Amino acid sequence: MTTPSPTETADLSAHTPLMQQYLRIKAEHPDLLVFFRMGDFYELFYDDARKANALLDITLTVRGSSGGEPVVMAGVPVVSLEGYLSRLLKLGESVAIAEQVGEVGAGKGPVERKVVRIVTPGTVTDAELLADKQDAPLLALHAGGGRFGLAWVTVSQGEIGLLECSAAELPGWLVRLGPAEILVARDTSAVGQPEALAAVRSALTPRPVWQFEPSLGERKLCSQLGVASLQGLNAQDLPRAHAAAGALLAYLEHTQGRALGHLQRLQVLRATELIDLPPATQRNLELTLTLRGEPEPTLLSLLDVCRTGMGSRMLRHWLLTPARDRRQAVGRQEAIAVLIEAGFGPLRDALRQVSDVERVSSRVALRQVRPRELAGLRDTLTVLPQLQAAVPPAAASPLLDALRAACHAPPQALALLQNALAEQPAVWLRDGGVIRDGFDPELDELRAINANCDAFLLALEARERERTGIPNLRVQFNKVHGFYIEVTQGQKDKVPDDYQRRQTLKNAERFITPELKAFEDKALSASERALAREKALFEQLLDALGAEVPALAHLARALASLDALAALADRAATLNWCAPQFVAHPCIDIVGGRHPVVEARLAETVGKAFQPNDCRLDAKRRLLVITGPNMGGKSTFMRQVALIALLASMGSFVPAQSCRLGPLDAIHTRIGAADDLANAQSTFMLEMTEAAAILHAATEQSLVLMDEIGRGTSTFDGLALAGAIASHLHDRCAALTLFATHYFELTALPERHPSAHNVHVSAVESGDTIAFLHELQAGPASRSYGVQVARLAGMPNPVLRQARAALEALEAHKAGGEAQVDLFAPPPAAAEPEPEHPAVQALQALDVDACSPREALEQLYRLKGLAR
Ligand SMILES: Nc1ncnc2c1ncn2[C@@H]1O[C@H](COP(=O)(O)OP(=O)(O)OP(=O)(O)O)[C@@H](O)[C@H]1O
Repeated sequence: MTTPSPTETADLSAHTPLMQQYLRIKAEHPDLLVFFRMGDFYELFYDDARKANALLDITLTVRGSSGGEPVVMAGVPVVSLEGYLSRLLKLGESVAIAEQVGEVGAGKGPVERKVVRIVTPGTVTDAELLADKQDAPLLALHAGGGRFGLAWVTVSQGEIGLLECSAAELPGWLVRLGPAEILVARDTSAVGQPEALAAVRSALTPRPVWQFEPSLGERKLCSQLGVASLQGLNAQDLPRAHAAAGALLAYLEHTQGRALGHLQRLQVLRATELIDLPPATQRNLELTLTLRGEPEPTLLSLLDVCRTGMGSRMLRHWLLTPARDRRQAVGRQEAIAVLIEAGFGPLRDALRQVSDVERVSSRVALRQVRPRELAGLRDTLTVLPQLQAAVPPAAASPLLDALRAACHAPPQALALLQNALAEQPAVWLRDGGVIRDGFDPELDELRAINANCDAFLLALEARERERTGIPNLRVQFNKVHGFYIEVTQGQKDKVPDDYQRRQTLKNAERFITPELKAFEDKALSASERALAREKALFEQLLDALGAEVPALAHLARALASLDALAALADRAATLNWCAPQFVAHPCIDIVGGRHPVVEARLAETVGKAFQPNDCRLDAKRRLLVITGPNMGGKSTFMRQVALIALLASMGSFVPAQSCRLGPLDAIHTRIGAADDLANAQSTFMLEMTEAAAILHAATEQSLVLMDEIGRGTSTFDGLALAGAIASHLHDRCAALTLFATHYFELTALPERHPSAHNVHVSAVESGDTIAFLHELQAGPASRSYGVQVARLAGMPNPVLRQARAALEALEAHKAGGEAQVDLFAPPPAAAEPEPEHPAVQALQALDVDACSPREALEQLYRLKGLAR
């Protein structure tokens, strides 16, 4: 049994002074792990120590006692702090770091300690603790009147986002924004959406209910953004989002210990302005994660050849927030076309030299920036003219023109950095050598003392030898006695009066002179004073740079956009993509479309070409019933259509020969899923829930993918439901629908639904095997080839024979025959003994003992060839 933590007991007087200090700090941060600095370690105590022991696998020790209880503690070395922090943040934990702020031994009792930094998953800004290519925003969520207000910020970015959405839209937004940490009112029942929150696996941080207050939030937002009203920002009518923003800003002040001046931009997202990408769509299309949850191969991993982290983050943002209005996409498309035509190589080369201006400038604002990062910023600003020259001038792309114009260094910032910062500053300020020589006379003088020490001493030695006439007089230094003049015993009568004895040795006498003493004082304190001076100058530099943060943030956005555009241009040119065309009526008309990720995988793994396919959907051809064998390419085809539509909508070129796309309000997908055990839903229940949501939401401007709906229940139930769902999509929603199915009965749909059409993926049968052509053809498939596919999968022969017999009986039964079908009849005897597979025959004939290693290897290759 564990003893109760003393933090739970109010009376501190029984504790040692050090533990009293700790317990007071811990009481102020009950929900955080408190890292308590003690010399070279951060110590954790009691429950925090136990938790750290479990999470970080660090040793738990018991040292002495306080308040009559043993003190349980665990520590991490100061030098390894970042590593431990990063692990804790990934686990969703937050940490308060209490440093020693007083002078050691200054007074009675323990040295003063204070929490100087709170690190939480959503507010972390350290370069080492952040994923390069992904933002981890902090999000606050507020529920009211059946709707939700969201406010979020990426502290390292400087922009506050606001949004209001319905309960149904909330899960999609949470997945899209991918917050690292979500603030909710301590009374979580007000949130009322635990499932949506569980799905994103972010750290949940309860905050006081009163901080979620719309008018308080609005006031806080106005003062943060320096405006009198939110009207001008088109953000006045979002009370729930204001409430969330209030809590968000209060939390930032609490964790950062200061108001964040660099958060000066507001981004209002409106669900109705963006193409809806529900979580199922984001998952099924493998946009940023594979179905297994890995970052590659996905659409984003294929697209993201950006040179900078800023570019990667921008690209992800474009992919997940495509606008319904096409102007943005057209602008990007024009820019990509110009970059391809004029050559994007020089721009991409220039971008190699660009550092993460976005994060560095935020860290300037937060005063957390390190000298080395500032040097990176300076070097980036210096190469901007080269980068500008690498952006092709083009009247054909106003976007590119604007970005080029934005890529100039804020002159003040560049001058400050060039003048003040050393060429290659140390990583840490505490190491010194950060400020450039010649920037500050006082610092130069202090440094000169250090540097000129040797010369001064040599000169002094020469002078004193001459003055005293002692030829072997030496000026020396040791740590205990400092500087001294050493004279051998035989010469000591010659020393002048101003020599004061410091030390007597057997053979020599050591002296000090007023001149040497003055020099000693100056030299010894010079290093310390130089460091202090550097710190002060660095602070001044940060003060001055603070004013440049908005200009730097503006520059960062331009650089990120250029990087993302150059990456898209590279993809389009390398992968042979085309510019899509936007039209006003709902339609998707793709000629020679390909699935970009499957195509890349095929090329990489088996060196096979992808079979391109067309897709034509419009008001008269709204629903395609897709049939064909398993493995025939139905799912690939459906997904490629959705990916092409999405790529076009974000402004990218697309993997097709040509593409015309009408307005799009959402991409819905219902594609097979595993049981959602975590939410206690069966496969079938989940299938129906997702399908129902689609039927409610889809409009004639939506693209809907339905893959094998109804397969999770009995044949008749499934067929009946699939038919009804297809009819509803066709008649009521009038959505552009791709409907893949193994129910042949559904191929009758077009008979009574004029805008429905049959297509199938082709395959050719030869004997008992099947070859997939992956080519989409008009009309229904003739049969399903399930048994052949099972053979390819290596199903035992008796099972295949039994299945084939049952299949033939079933088909005869359906065709009107009376024969009773016995699914479990023993497999009919093989007509003639089944010949063994050639690979098996070869294996049986092989005399392993007679093979040399080399022959064995050759046999292995032969067997592999036979097994193909
Ligand atoms: N157009 C194509 N060109 C080349 N290969 C393709 C093509 N389409 C699909 N494939 C290959 O075939 C495999 C199977 O495709 P897919 O999963 O789309 O089949 P399916 O018809 O949906 O099968 P099932 O009915 O079993 O779900 C893919 O993994 C891919 O390797």
